[in-house]
Amino acid sequence: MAGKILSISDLEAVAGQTLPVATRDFFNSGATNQVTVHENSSAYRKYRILPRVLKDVSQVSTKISLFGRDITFPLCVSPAGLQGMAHPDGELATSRACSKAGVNMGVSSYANHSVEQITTVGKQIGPIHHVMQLYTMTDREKEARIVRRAEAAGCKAIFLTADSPVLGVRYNEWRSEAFKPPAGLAYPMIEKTSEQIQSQSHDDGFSSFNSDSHSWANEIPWLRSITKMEVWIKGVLTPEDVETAIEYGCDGVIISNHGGRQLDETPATIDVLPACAKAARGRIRIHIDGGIRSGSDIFKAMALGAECCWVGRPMLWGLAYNGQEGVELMLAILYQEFKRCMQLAGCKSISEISPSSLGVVRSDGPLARI
Ligand SMILES: Cc1cc2nc3c(=O)[nH]c(=O)nc-3n(C[C@H](O)[C@H](O)[C@H](O)COP(=O)(O)O)c2cc1C
Ligand SMILES: O=C(O)C(=O)c1ccccc1
Repeated sequence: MAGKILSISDLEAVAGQTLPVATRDFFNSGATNQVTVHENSSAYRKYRILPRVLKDVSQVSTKISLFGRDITFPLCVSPAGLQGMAHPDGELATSRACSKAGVNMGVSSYANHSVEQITTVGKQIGPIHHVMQLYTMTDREKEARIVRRAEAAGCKAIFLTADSPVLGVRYNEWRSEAFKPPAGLAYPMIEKTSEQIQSQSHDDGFSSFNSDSHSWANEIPWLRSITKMEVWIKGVLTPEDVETAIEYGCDGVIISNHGGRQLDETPATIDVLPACAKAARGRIRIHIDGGIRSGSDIFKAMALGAECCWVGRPMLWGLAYNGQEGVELMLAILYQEFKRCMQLAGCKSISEISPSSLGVVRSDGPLARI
């Protein structure tokens, strides 16, 4: 076993030693030339934190309110499919860990456990809210069943993934033998058996029942007509689409490029966040995911206009390392980094984190203010 696991990159390294190489690569890869997957993280490096000093930070509050309940700090766990590949307990372990840490969780349509089980085990530990991720499927009835089950299980919102009419160009998955999930996993939300999923590559399986003919007009009014849950759009990268989400009456958007796994050479999410937040003008909730790996990344996203951050791969690394405890460790690392970042920056509450807390490094001169 490696030395102490203190940071998210320590956790990534240990997970990389634990997982089979094909699984590790499936989790960690981006699309095509791997530009966006890397830039999602590296783009945070050009921002610098401008601390205000000699402030009493003995009573810092890291809490925000989401779906009517306070969460411990502005971080939740993104919906990611196939968590059973990281650990046999998969999404159940993630749900328990999120509940223990006091944060919310997204449930993927490709979860290896049912939304009923995932929400139940989380709520057994403490209060937690879940949201249900949805793809537009060719079989509308099947899609509606997912929505109804999620609502009955107490989910607060649908996260409609809008960046995936087809899967990205994933050379890493296609290169040797086309990537297939391992045998023996269940897919209770999409109602597929392990054998059915096994019989096709990830790419063919995805395109066989995800619809590439989706549209705002087809999806949003239909979703509204079948559920009272909030409707959020996951995968928005432009102010234009923020505006469209507002026009369609959506409750929130996740500024996301799917962790760089869909269209490569889209911008890092942190780089489009300010324009998207500006376009929103408080009329719709703005959350962000992609490349967030430290407490200072969370701080920067809050300063640039996000209400909350979400992480995908760090949860998978935690699961791979040690199931529920590994995800708890991941959340504890980010929590303590974020809290200390707030204290050292002189911010006593989330509302004190603002654009004036940051500067941008310029190649040819002094730090620029935001
Ligand atoms: C292995 C894996 C599976 C994923 N599965 C889904 C999914 O089923 N639905 C979805 O909307 N996003 C999915 N995502 C994207 C995540 O929700 C999230 O947008 C992304 O992981 C955030 O970037 P990060 O991993 O850099 O934190 C997946 C990501 C990974 C790495
Ligand atoms: O691989 C992905 O990014 C993804 O979204 C997904 C979709 C279906 C099953 C597993 C992962």
